[in-house]
Amino acid sequence: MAAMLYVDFQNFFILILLCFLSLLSYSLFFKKPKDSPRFDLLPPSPPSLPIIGHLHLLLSSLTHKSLQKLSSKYGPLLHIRIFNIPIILVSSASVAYEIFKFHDVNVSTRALVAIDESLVFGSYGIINAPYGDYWKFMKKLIATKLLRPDSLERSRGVRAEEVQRFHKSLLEKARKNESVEISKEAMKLMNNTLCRMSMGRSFSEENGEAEKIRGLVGESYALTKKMFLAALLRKPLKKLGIPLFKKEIMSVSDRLDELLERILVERREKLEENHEDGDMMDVLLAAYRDEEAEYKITRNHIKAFFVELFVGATDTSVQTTQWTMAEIINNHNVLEMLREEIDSVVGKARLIQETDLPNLPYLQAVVKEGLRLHPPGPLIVRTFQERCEIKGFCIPEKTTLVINAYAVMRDPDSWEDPDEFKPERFLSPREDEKELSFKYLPFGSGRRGCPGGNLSQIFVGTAIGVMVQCFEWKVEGGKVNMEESFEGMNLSMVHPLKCFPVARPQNSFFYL
Ligand code: HEM
Repeated sequence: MAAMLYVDFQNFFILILLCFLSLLSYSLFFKKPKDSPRFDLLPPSPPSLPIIGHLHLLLSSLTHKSLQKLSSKYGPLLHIRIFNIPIILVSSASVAYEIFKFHDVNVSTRALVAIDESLVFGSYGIINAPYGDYWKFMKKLIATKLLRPDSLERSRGVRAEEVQRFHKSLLEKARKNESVEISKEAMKLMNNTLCRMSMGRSFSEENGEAEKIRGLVGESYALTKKMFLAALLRKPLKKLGIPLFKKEIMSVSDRLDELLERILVERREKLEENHEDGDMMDVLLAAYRDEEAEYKITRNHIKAFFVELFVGATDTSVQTTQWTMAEIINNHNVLEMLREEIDSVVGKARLIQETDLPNLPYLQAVVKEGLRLHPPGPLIVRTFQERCEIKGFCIPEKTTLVINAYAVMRDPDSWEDPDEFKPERFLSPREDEKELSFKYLPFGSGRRGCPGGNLSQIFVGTAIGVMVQCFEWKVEGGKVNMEESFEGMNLSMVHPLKCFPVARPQNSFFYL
């Protein structure tokens, strides 16, 4: 009897499980939401797989390239789908122009939160904040307290010290005949600079704190695709009570929370000792305590801001430095011209400084061209808040928009020799700013475009400037392998650039 009951119970369990799975697949894959778009009014859709639609393209290792291939075959304005969720895919400058010129406010929200309470791209941060009061408050703080010309002038000393440290570290490697992994050295430079600029301290290399934060940021990158998928499927899965990847995302978030809580407490103690620096952390803490503040921020808002700064602002500059240096090494004529410009403007008696950059147009063009060919964020993701019409097609409200900036910046209709590294293209007077603004998208565009463009030009320009001014560079095999990897958040190199610096004799003695 007991055995029979057991078998019955087993069958019953299997039946319940089957019912649940059927319900799950029905609501995920087949049931059309009440507000389901009319697919005949959407832009054309290329052939897709049953049930999953175009999911395999988004999960492919080089998503930007798979999507670029798709649009070169089927057109620059497409609709693709993940299960029954539509996504609008844009791959040309002319469609991007129409969107940013006429629908900028409509697409000024990303709405891609995977887990609300996560400090990594959750709902406390600025990246996923809806276009509203909180976003406006934070954007104003960033623009005025971190990035305004007078704030940048005040923090110039910090950047100069970190650039010198970067130069000394490379010099040390050159003297010992050791190779340099460019992304590692650049990461120390960008991380320390940004931390000192925004929170008045850097993470210590000695007690392992710097390694810990780099590890956590790395873990966040590795979760990017999962977070994107979790955010896209959030609505249907929420109904079924399935929090996709929540455990993994919250594990990283909790460890970042612990680290930042320690820093906030440390800062409060310093404030009590009359610390008067006025960096971003002071400003945010003051807003947190201010009952009358324009927007009442919480401790989590402050932590999420710093997490997004580490995750969003450092690796982008690091990858740009690495890719641009790789292009310079592979294009000897560019290296020669760049060095000639730096030697003639800066001379050989001192290290290049960020104040030299406005007088180095070729260096600026080299960095721009590096970003055109290798945008760290090749896909710009937004959401259409309201129904609208683009190029005669009807786009329903709450539809996800993906602009393939990589494809736009290699579009042969917009760029001559689109796959060639030709910095001179940015020196031509024909390339006026207005024309460029919709076909050159490494920083996105519109009101949700990246506010850190100028700062990153300073970071990358001075790092590249130091490397070209002070060293010859040797790579094994003579050429850098330019294979791309897009497993994390940013476009990086499958084989990280590793090369040997040889100090140029006249530039080795700046500090003696
Ligand atoms: C080479 C370096 C960088 C690249 C390529 C880059 C790229 C981007 C891109 C593509 C976006 C999305 C834009 C869009 O949706 O249209 C973005 C957003 C953002 N970036 Fe950057 N970024 C860089 C450096 C920085 C730096 C140094 C900062 C620090 C201040 C920064 C802060 C931000 C912020 C706060 C956002 C969110 C803006 C918003 O949602 O309103 N970025 N960045």
